[in-house]
Amino acid sequence: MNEKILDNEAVIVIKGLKKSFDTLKVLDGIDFSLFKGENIAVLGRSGSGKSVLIKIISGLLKPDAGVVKVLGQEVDQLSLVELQALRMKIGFSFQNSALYDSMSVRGNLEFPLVRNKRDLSKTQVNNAIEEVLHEVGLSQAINQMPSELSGGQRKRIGIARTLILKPEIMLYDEPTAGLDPITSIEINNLILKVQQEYKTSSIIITHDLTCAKTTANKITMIQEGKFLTMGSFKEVFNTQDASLRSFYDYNFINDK
Ligand SMILES: Nc1ncnc2c1ncn2[C@@H]1O[C@H](COP(=O)(O)OP(=O)(O)OP(=O)(O)O)[C@@H](O)[C@H]1O
Repeated sequence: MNEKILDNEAVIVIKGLKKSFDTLKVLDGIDFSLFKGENIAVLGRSGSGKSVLIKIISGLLKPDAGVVKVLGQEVDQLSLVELQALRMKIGFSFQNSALYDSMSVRGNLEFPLVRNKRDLSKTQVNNAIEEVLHEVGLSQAINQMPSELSGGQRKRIGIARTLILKPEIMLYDEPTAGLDPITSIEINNLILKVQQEYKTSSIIITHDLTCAKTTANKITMIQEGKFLTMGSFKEVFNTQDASLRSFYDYNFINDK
């Protein structure tokens, strides 16, 4: 397959991406494509530039050099209005779930929908809320406040809040951080369900190799501003590279 055909199928294309802050080189030549329906897990030590990458993809930071195309549009060439329209197609799952603590679950789900899709009737809004709550397995939580939910439940509601806008791309920032193993497995399964049922393409930032192994079609690692490798879990960890080995060993996975 030639590169042009691949580019046509890609929802994110990044070429020669560089970003520094003063003398600190954070991204130093990142090249990759995220293809439709694919999940990529991005590993990397703290401070390696994972969040900067996500912020550049979503237009919150401007690259110093390189091309960043999302759904066919060059992000740093877009007007604010065009950028806002593009962001509607991207779902962000934040580490802290970013729920509004003063609003019930219903209010948290209603808010993005009513703000972004003003022509919906009350019935359509209610149906959309009920549908996403069903998808994330929390129909019964509709009238609860975020403070009454567990960390895993908050994470699910955070994901439901992005799904309600039917995103094409999902960006997950450490989706299992701070969760117990069983709840982490549930969140991993939800990420897979979202990929399959909503046909999303995702970037998953994680330190959790079980999460990467379960949810991602490909895995990469940022090191010294570059992607060290890109491949399936088996391909990536069949290595003697010390950084990758230390991630692997820390996570105590023995069934490579
Ligand atoms: N707006 C900014 N101004 C200056 N420096 C920044 C800015 N944003 C990020 N950095 C620096 O860029 C580097 C990469 O930060 P980034 O947040 O992307 O790391 P990360 O890989 O997401 O880390 P973690 O795993 O701890 O979340 C850090 O050294 C950080 O201090």
